[in-house]
Amino acid sequence: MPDVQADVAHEGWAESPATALLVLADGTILEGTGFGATGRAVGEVCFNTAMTGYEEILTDPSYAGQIITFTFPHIGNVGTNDDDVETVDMASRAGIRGVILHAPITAPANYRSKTHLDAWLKARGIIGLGGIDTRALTAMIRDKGMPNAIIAHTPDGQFDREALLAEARAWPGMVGMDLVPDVSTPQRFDWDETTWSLTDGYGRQAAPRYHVVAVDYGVKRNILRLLADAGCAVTVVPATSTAKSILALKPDGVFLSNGPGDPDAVGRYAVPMIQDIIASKVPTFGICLGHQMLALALGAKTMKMHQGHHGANHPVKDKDTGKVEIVSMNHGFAVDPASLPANVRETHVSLFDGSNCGLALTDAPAFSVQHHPEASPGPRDSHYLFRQFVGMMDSVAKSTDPSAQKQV
Ligand SMILES: NC(=O)CC[C@H](N)C(=O)O
Repeated sequence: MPDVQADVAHEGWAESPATALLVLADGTILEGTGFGATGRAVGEVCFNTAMTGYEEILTDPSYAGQIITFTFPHIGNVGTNDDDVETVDMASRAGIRGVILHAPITAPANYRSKTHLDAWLKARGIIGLGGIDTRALTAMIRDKGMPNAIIAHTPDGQFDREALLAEARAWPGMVGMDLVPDVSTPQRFDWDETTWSLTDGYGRQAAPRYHVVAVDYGVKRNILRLLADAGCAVTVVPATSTAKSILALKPDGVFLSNGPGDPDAVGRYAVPMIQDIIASKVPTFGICLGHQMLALALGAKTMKMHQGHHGANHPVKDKDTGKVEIVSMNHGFAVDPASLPANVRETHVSLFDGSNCGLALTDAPAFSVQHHPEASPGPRDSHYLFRQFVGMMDSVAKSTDPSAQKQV
């Protein structure tokens, strides 16, 4: 095995003195070379194993409050562009706190690239730390769990290490943390399919057949695209919306989005709304944080995971069909399957650790998944879930008016 420190030196990345640090709450200090924005930020460190899609990952609002260490080496190789941004409004509402790399940013070599990753990170205020033995850091997270830490970057290499450590230790951590206000839309808007241009040929229905209200806990752009592709006109509403205000929009379906932080904390205001939506029998679909909060609304419990699931190649089994899907994952909390009530079926499980990855109600049209069927990045094996949601709306429309040919 090559010597990691020697590799770093060979790549000309390590700087002396260090211009960036990662100070873990346990007192461990990792030194390296700063890139991206300068400054400091506290967060939880997690590793992501995806081999593509760093821009989508860096703009996924669910990463608010987290610092990502990538296990894949060629970060930067396709540069950055506007199409791959996952925040809905293109602004830096994503909330990721920092990024850690082993090798220097790879120069962009892709026709879609507009901006070098380093300049893009600077513009978005995301701090970078390079030259780190990310293999060792990943193994440490796997063994000890996701640590709280502070990432700091100063070009002159002057750090008050004691003060940084104190700040990392003072950060309360993810449990009990509601980061949704940082990333949810402040006001309602209609998702406009014409505001994006995607070059990889997703099919789109000519006219939307159903109206879906998407509750935004930090929704990813590709979820809205795929809802639209499946035939839905989508209205995005703030996370604190009440069931009354949502039902006043006369939705055919309600979507509960992904998002950052602890589902228990967000659930304080989301759970009563979700319970009323379920009681109204409007078809409901949740992804990731939306899945966790649907579970909470049904009386189940969520728990913090040890290292979490962050990658684009996780095997998940559909318990109904026995089929295995390779999926995109990004979560640090999980639903406790033992806590699911009698009217809820577990529909999907992770083949990595057996953790819960999906549920469906037996007495209401509602289901949800822990993984990310919208991928971005990742495989498209689970795209069928968007069609399943539309199928649910078809069934409800037929049962209320069999002759109805709905058009929004
Ligand atoms: N992608 C998500 O929605 C993440 C959900 C939640 N914040 C978790 O970490 O588990």
